[in-house]
Amino acid sequence: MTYLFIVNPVAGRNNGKKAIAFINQVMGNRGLNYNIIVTEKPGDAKLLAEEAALTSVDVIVAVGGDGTVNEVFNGMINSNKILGIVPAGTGNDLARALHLPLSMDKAVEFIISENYLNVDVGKLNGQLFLNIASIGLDAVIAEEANKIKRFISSKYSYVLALLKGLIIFKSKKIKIRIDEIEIEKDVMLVAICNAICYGGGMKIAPNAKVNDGLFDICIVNKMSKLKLLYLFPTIFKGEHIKFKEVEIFRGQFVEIKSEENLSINVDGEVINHNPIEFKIINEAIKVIGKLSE
Ligand SMILES: Nc1ncnc2c1ncn2[C@@H]1O[C@H](COP(=O)(O)OP(=O)(O)OP(=O)(O)O)[C@@H](O)[C@H]1O
Repeated sequence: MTYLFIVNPVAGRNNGKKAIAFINQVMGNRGLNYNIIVTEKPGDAKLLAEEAALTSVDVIVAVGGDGTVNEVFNGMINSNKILGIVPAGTGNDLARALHLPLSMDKAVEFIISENYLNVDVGKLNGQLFLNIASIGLDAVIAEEANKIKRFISSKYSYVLALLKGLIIFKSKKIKIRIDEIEIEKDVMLVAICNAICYGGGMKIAPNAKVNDGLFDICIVNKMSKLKLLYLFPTIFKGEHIKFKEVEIFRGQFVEIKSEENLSINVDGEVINHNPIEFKIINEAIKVIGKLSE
């Protein structure tokens, strides 16, 4: 097996560069065939993964947070390479969903453990994503979190972003089709989930499975902001699904339309589309990870 580590040195407020010593220690001590490349700017990780996909390397490892994983994944998706993750970011939600060790040294060791999963991939109007796409309050929070986490690391940046998002957000009227069912809703948020969590461990779809060929769709219907504030902390344990305003659906295809502007948070990046179509592609990529602890 040959490995390429693509390191984002600034992920997790410069946590990424600390991974290099762990990689050299674990891989070097075992005499394994590996290489490390450090990114210099946003976009590099995608280009490096694209180039690596054309070589004989077997495993391409994203060392960083969810943004880095997203770039590496998009660069290599059309190849038969294996994706590895060493979580060095702020949220590390994919690493959590794949039950990877969150400490970097253990995560590097896990890379060579040969635990592989065939993982589904989501498609949003042609754009591919591995974790979660969401509209509504989430998109506002993601935008705010991207600003705040330049100054504050850890999940508290998302909590602060939520508080600000709550103040400025209004519910959205949408039409949503899930496979054959079409419904009209007034929503706080809709999350289209391949994996279970986002925002640094918020289990928005606690029963989602990354290889079942289905999205878990979490709809939080309109509620008072006070109640939403009460619901919010329960998401960390996935207990929000007990609230009557929260509905979970499963499906392979989702379409969302609205007369209002629709910002979408796709694995931390905020984009605009309306209408939005989501499709799941079953077991489209091989990823190092486990289905449970
Ligand atoms: N060398 C670099 N200098 C500056 N920015 C970079 C560099 N390499 C990558 N980036 C950008 O850094 C951004 C943040 O990276 P990433 O998302 O991996 O970490 P994070 O934001 O700390 O973690 P998370 O997404 O898990 O919360 C990404 O948008 C990526 O494009």
